[in-house]
Amino acid sequence: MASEISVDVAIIGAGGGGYPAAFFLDKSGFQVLMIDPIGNLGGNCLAEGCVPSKAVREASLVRAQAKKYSFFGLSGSVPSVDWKAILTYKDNVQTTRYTLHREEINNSSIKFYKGIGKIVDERKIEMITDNDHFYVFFKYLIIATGSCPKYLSIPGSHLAVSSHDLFKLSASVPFPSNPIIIGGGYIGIELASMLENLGAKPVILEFTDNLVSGLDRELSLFLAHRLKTRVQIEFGAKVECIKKEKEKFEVNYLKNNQHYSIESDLVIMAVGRECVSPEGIEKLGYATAKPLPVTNTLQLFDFPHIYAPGDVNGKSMLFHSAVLQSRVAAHNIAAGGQPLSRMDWKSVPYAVFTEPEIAGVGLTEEEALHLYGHNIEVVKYDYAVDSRAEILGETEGFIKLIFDGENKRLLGAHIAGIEASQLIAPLALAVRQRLDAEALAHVAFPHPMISEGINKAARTFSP
Ligand SMILES: Cc1cc2nc3c(=O)[nH]c(=O)nc-3n(C[C@H](O)[C@H](O)[C@H](O)COP(=O)(O)OP(=O)(O)OC[C@H]3O[C@@H](n4cnc5c(N)ncnc54)[C@H](O)[C@@H]3O)c2cc1C
Ligand SMILES: NC(=O)c1ccc[n+]([C@@H]2O[C@H](COP(=O)([O-])OP(=O)(O)OC[C@H]3O[C@@H](n4cnc5c(N)ncnc54)[C@H](O)[C@@H]3O)[C@@H](O)[C@H]2O)c1
Repeated sequence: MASEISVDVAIIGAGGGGYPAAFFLDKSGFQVLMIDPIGNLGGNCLAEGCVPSKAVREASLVRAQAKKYSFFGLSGSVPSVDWKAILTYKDNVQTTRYTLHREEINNSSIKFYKGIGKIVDERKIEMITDNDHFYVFFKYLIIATGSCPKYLSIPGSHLAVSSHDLFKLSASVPFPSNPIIIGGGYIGIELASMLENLGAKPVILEFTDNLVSGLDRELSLFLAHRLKTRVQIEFGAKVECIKKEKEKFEVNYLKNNQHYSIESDLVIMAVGRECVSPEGIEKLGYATAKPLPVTNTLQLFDFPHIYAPGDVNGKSMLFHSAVLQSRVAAHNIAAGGQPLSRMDWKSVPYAVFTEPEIAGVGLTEEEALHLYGHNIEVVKYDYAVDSRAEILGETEGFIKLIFDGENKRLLGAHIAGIEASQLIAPLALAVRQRLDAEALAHVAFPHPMISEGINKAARTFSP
């Protein structure tokens, strides 16, 4: 008969949604048990997501710099690409991070298992490891099982690869010279940008007329305008099927009521991610592969002792968001299930790592107009007047700040252009802390860096 144990907190999934809560609660004196089939921390982000994709991107950025040699008064040739070596460098980054995470687990009192967790009922899970299975009773459960790539249900869908195939450890997908990327969201455009920098000629087939849904309209237009100079983008493209003949792929799509067919050496599926719930979730009345419905305290509506932070709730599929959600859940568990901490979803920033980058936080201009009428103030700082942008030869871009017209509190910030992903951090803090223009004006950000533009934009109201 399978053994049984009892813990204070059981955690299914050790990604960004799972492990921050595990460490917080462990340090707070709770008995914590965590299980994940990867057998280490980091989830999708480290296995096939943020970290490996940004490692490959970094290699692509170094190569792209060579295109600007003459601008800086340098000469030399553009480096040739050794794709296998780039993948080895990526693997090394992942392996080093796994080693560090292993030490963190070993230095804690968390009972960590490699395996999968299944829901038995609202007070019990089953744990299945390579050579054992047992039952765990818990006071609190955290379900942080994340998400996985979505595939279109069209003929030949299985012929496409996903970001997981490209970025997992020891990935062996050959370098594509003319990849077709289905989907112009985060993954599609980041991939297109990095592969183009490495010498490929990607084509993006996007169903809607926008790249990355939900952006401030100006950012969306900027992104499309800049990417189109390097990547072929087909908007309004409805992919109908994928075929393979010998080593060539053919993708058929419909656009403006006309059928098109294009060939490529690789098809990449990037049409979104699907929530992953543990087996047995239906016993709690939830459907599989659907977002788990949570409150702002990360509790399941029907089971307040069960928390579901991270991609699994589908609200904000970003690593730093998963980490914050995990901490919110942990704080509430530590408070005996009281709603001590809540997610402020709007103050979670996003960054898209294309060239150039875009990033944003808070309300878009369209949302602010909708909520505040015309009682908003929009201030823009243009990269064309910035010294660092000039030094870098990257003068196309802007920082856009949206303030409440009454009290000049920052409602939203949207950045298009180089270094946007770094610049958004202080603005996320400002949105979260409800800071006003005065606060952003009366702090000195370093010179000559683009962050000065934040000071300058805010000084419009505080000369
Ligand atoms: C290509 C790519 C690039 C990305 N880049 C970025 C980026 O630059 N910045 C950013 O913020 N976000 C990025 N993301 C998104 C980010 O990876 C996710 O938002 C984040 O990993 C979510 O964390 P999570 O813990 O909720 O889920 P996951 O990371 O998916 O972790 C869930 C864990 O649960 C485990 N699990 C699943 N089922 C079970 C079970 N039954 N029992 C036990 N364990 C289970 C899984 O093995 C996994 O380890 C990227 C994603 C992709 C795919
Ligand atoms: N920089 C980052 O933070 C980062 C990077 C990568 C991924 N992520 C996360 O991972 C998630 C998944 O990324 P993603 O790019 O797969 O999803 P996504 O939701 O960002 O984009 C999917 C795109 O595919 C399009 N699409 C859907 N069906 C289509 C069809 N039939 N034909 C053509 N296009 C179609 C959608 O219109 C959308 O633009 C993101 O939403 C994001 O949360 C974040």
